[in-house]
Order: sequence, then structure tokens, then C-alpha cells
Amino acid sequence: MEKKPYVISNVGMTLDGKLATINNDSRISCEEDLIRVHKIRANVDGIMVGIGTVLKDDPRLTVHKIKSDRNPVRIVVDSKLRVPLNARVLNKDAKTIIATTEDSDEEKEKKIKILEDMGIEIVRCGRGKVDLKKLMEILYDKGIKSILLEGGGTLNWGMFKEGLVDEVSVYIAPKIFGGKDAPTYVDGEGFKTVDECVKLELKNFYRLGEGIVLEFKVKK
Ligand SMILES: NC(=O)C1=CN([C@@H]2O[C@H](COP(=O)(O)OP(=O)(O)OC[C@H]3O[C@@H](n4cnc5c(N)ncnc54)[C@H](O)[C@@H]3O)[C@@H](O)[C@H]2O)C=CC1
Ligand SMILES: Nc1nc(O)c(N)c(N[C@@H]2O[C@H](COP(=O)(O)O)[C@@H](O)[C@H]2O)n1
Repeated sequence: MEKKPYVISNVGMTLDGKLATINNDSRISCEEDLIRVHKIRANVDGIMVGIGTVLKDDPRLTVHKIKSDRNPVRIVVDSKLRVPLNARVLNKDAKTIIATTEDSDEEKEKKIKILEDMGIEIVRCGRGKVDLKKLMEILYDKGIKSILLEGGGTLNWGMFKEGLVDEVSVYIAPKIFGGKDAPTYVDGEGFKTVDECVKLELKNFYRLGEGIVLEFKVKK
């Protein structure tokens, strides 16, 4: 696939690979790591999350831990258009694109109109769930050449499965959350065999605050 943004997947996870506790407490990264993430945010064209993350964390998705004169475009992948109208990701601090499906009903069309009146751009691709490959092409054509993918586990799975991630950086905190239903770095259905899995090449690792950062390139 030629026309796609360069995608960096980043999370803060526990040693057991969790993104949050079973009660959705996702405070994993130390302050030093959040500053590292905001340095990446300041250098990409877009920050992308799934609607699950918006509903659970109500993130701002701006550069607010370091000084920066620009905010990337915020991209929310939201098949059923569940985004609350008072979500912080819809505020005026940065441009926001909501990616949803081409499926249509009266209620959805009404909500699209409200969101567009609020200045939110709506991109429609796919049926049932957002077609992530098509979305990448559309975003590239809009000038978004690099994206920081910030989860959660369901969207991460979709992006890895489609081969759309180029680089991985993870912060591993010295914590163990446990819980088979706690969100992990990559959820979804999972690959059935080792042959199918995503293969990575370790590029760098270092101590940061109380934890460790690992950086990989995705083998294509
Ligand atoms: N520690 C960390 O670094 C982070 C933690 N989190 C945590 O992750 C959890 C949220 O994760 P999830 O519930 O998995 O939600 P998610 O943020 O991955 O969003 C999933 C949603 O994405 C949408 N979607 C549309 N098309 C899709 C496609 N083709 N493939 C995949 N998804 C598609 C669907 O509407 C789906 O419900 C929260 O507990 C949050 O706190 C989230 C981000 C980072
Ligand atoms: N890197 C990282 N470490 C953690 O411990 C986290 N919980 C997250 N969460 C991601 O950051 C978003 C919050 O962004 P704002 O500070 O509100 O701008 C959250 O929605 C997750 O995508 N990340």
C-alpha cells in the first residue's frame, strides 16, 4: 500500500501487557513517559484513538505536557458514532476528524449534522466497521502523512491485522494489573498461528523514570 501515513503505535502498559485495570484505571505511564509521548505528539500530523478510549478516558489528545505551537489533527475511529457531544476531543483546541462507516439511519445522519455544525470533519468508509485501509488513504490525501496511534486494544488489533503500523514504542511500567478482561495492548480476535503474527525488529531500549521504553520497527 503506497498511499498511507507512517503510523507509530504507542502505549503505556504494565509488565503483564495491560492498558488499564478491570475498572478502567489507565494511569500507567510516569510523568517522564508522558513527556516522551507529548514530544512524539508534537511531531506528527495526526493522533488516532478508538471510540472505546474516548468513552473511557475522555482524552484531550493535544500537546499539553510540553510547550508546542501546534496540535496534530485528532482522529477518532467510531463506527456507530457513539462520541458524546461534550467529549473533550470535540473541543476547539485542535481540529478533529471522526471516521465512521457508510451505514446510515436517521439518528446517525442527525448526529453527523450536529457534529459538522460544531466544526468536526466526518469521514465515512466501510460498512459494519470502519475500513482502516481506506481511512489511511483518505487521511494521506488530506495531508496527514504521520500518525501516532494511541489505542486502545481493539483499534490496535485492527491496525496491526491490516498491516498498517510501521513503528512501535511501548513504555513498560513496573506494575502488574492481572485480570483476563482487563484491556491489553492488542486485543481483537488475535492471530491463529505464529506464522501470521506481526514480527518486530528491536531498534532501541532505555530506562525512563521507573520503567523502560522499547522501540521497534514492524517487519514488512
Ligand atoms: N495505557 C494506554 O496507553 C492506553 C490505554 N487505553 C485503554 O484502552 C481501553 C479502551 O480500549 P478499547 O475498549 O479496546 O477501545 P478502542 O479505543 O480500541 O476503540 C474500539 C472501537 O474502535 C472502533 N473501530 C471502528 N472500526 C474499527 C476497526 N476496523 N478495527 C478496530 N476497531 C474499530 C469500534 O467502534 C470499536 O468499538 C480503555 O480502558 C483505555 O483506558 C487506551 C489507549 C492507551
Ligand atoms: N502513553 C500513555 N500512557 C498511559 O498510562 C495512558 N493511560 C495513555 N493513554 C492515552 O493517552 C490519552 C490521554 O490523552 P490526554 O492526556 O487526555 O491528551 C488516552 O486517551 C490514551 O489514548 N497513554
